[in-house]
Amino acid sequence: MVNRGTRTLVLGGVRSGKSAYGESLLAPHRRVRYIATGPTTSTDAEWVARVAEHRRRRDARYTTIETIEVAEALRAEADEASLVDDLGNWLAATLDAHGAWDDPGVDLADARSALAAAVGDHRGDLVLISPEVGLAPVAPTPAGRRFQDDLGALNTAIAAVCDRVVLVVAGRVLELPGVASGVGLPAAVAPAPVASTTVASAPTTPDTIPADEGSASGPTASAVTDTAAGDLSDRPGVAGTPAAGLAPRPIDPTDAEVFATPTPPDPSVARAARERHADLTKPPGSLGRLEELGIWISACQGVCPPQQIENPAVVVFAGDHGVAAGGVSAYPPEVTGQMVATIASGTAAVNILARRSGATVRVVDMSVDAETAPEISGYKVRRSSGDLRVTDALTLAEARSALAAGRAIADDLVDSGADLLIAGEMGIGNTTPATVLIGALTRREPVEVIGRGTGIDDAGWIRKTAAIRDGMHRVRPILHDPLALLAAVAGADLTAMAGFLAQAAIRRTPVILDGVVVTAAAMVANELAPGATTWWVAGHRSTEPAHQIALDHLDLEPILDLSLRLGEGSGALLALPAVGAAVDILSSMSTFAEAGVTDSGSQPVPAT
Ligand SMILES: Cc1cc2ncn([C@H]3O[C@H](COP(=O)(O)O)[C@@H](O)[C@H]3O)c2cc1C
Ligand SMILES: O=C(O)c1cccnc1
Repeated sequence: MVNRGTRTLVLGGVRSGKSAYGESLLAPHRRVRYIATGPTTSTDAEWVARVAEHRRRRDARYTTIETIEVAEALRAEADEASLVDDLGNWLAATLDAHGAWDDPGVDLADARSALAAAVGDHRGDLVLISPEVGLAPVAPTPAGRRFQDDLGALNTAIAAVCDRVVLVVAGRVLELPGVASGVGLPAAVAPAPVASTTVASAPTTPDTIPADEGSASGPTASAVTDTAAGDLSDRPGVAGTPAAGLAPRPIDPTDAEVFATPTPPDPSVARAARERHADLTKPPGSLGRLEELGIWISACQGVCPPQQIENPAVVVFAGDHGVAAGGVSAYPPEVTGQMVATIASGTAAVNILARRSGATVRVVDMSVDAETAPEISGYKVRRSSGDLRVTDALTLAEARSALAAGRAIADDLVDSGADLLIAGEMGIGNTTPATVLIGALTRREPVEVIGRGTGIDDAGWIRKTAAIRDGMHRVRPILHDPLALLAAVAGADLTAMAGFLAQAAIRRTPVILDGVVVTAAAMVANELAPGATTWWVAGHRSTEPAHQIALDHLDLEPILDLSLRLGEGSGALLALPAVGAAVDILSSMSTFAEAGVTDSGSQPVPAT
C-alpha cells in the first residue's frame, strides 16, 4: 500500500494566522514546495511587504514556485510536501484569465474540478491556505459577489478532497468536523486464514518461541477464545460459539474523535463504600490498596457493596508498524501475524492468563501486514502503518476509522454484558510509537523514555533512539491535536485502543490498563475524553521506563510490579484477581457489629 500524506485545507480570515499555522503543519519536512499564487512583484508597497514577511517566516527548506497553474504544479511532483498559498489569489487570477469578473456567463467549474482532482491525487503532505470570506456581508459590487460565490464553491470542492479542514480565527485553530474523503466502512479483507502459528524467533536472540504444534489455527481460527472455565455459551457476543458477536458493527467514522465528557464514577457511592470499609472486621486501611480498589469498583458500578466482576473481556489490538523496518525491535515484523494466529488459537500468554482470571479474549487485526482470518480482520484499516520516522502512520480518515472501530468494539462488549474491559496489544515495533507518544506528551528527551522492548541490543538501541527522536520531532507542532497525533505516529492498533479506552469511560465501564503500549494509547484517550482516567486502574508497572512516566502523567499507581515486559494484556490480567479480591472483601466480610468483634471505637482512652 502506498502511504498517503495528509491533505489539509486551512481556512481563515485576513491576518488570522492561517499561513503560519499551515507552515507549521509542514515543519517536520526537510523539503517543502511553496506554490505561491499571488503576484510577487507589484507597485503596491504594502503588498510587497506582505510577501516579504511570508518569505521571512519560511526557511531554506522551501522551494518557491510562483504560478497560478496550481493543478499542474501539484501533479508535477505529487509525492512532495507542498504548501499552496493561497486559493483566494488563485481564484482572482483565474477570474482575470477568464475575463470572468463581470461576465456571469463564464463558468469556472472546469478549472475548479481540475484543481480539486489534482489535490485529491496528491500523495505527499499538502496544505492549502484559503480565505474564508463567507462570513463577511454580501459584497456590494457584482465583481465582489462573483468572487465570494466562486470562493465558497472552491473551498467546498477542495474541502471534499481533503483529509482535514481547519478554520483559523484570531490565531486559534478550529477543527471542522465532517465527512473526509475516503471514509467508509473498514476495508473488507479477503477471507484467507493465517497460514501457520509458527512464530519466527528473534534474529538477535537464540530463544525460539515454540509454536504449539497441536494448535495450528487453520481456516477455522477463532477470534474469540472462550477462556473461562465452564460453559459460557450464554454470554452473548463474548464467548460460546466463536461466531457469536463477531460481526463488526457498521461504523461511522465521522466525528469519531469527538467524545462527550465522561461522568466520573459515583462519588456518593464511593463515600458509602469507604464508610463500609471502616466497619469491616479489620484495622482501618489494613488491606491497603485493596480497599481503594473495592471503593473504586463500587463507585464504577454505582452500588455498594459492589458485585463481583463476572464478564471481564480482553481485546488484543494487533497491528504492524512501518518503523519496524528500521530495526527497532529484536524480532522481525512477520511475528505479528504469527502471534495473532497463536492468540486466536488460544495458546499465547494472554490466553493462558485470561483463562486463570476467567476473562474472554478477542483479537482484532487493525493493521497487521498479513492477511488474517475474516472474523479477526473485519475492522482492518490497512496493512501496516506508515513509518513514523518519515511519514504519517495513518491518514486522518484512517485514524478516524480506527478510533471508530475501537469505540464500536467497546460498545459491542458492554452491550453484551462485559463488566470490565482490558486492552492488550500485539505488534512488532509498537513500543516505538508508544514511546514517541509518551515522550512527546510529557516533553521528555528520547533517551529518558526509550526502553529495550522485546530486548534490543545496543545497536538497536541507537536506531530506536533515533526513530523516537524523529517521531517526536514530527509531532511537535500537533501535540494539542489528539487525532492528528494518533495519525502521525500511533498506527491503527494504538488508535483503535485509544478509542476503546475512551469509549469504556463513556460507557461507565471500568478498565485495567496494561503496559507501556496500552498506557500510551490511554494518554491520548484521556486527551480525547478528559477525565476518562477515572474509569481506569493501572494493572502493573512494566520495566519500560516510559511506562512509569506515563503512569505519573495520568496519576495512576500500578497494582503490581512483576518486572513484566510482554504486553498482550498480561499485566492487566494478572491484576484482575486483585480487583476481584477487593470486591469480595467489600461485599462479603462481616462488619464489627455482625461478628460481635470489638471495634477500636470501644477502646478506653488511656489515662494520662
Ligand atoms: C513472540 C512475541 C510475543 C509477544 N507478545 C507481546 N509482545 C510485545 O512485544 C512487541 C513490542 O516490542 P518491540 O517494540 O520491541 O517490538 C509487541 O508485539 C508487544 O505486544 C511480543 C513480542 C514477541 C516477539
Ligand atoms: O510494557 C509493555 O507492555 C511492553 C514491553 C515490552 C514489549 N511489549 C510490551
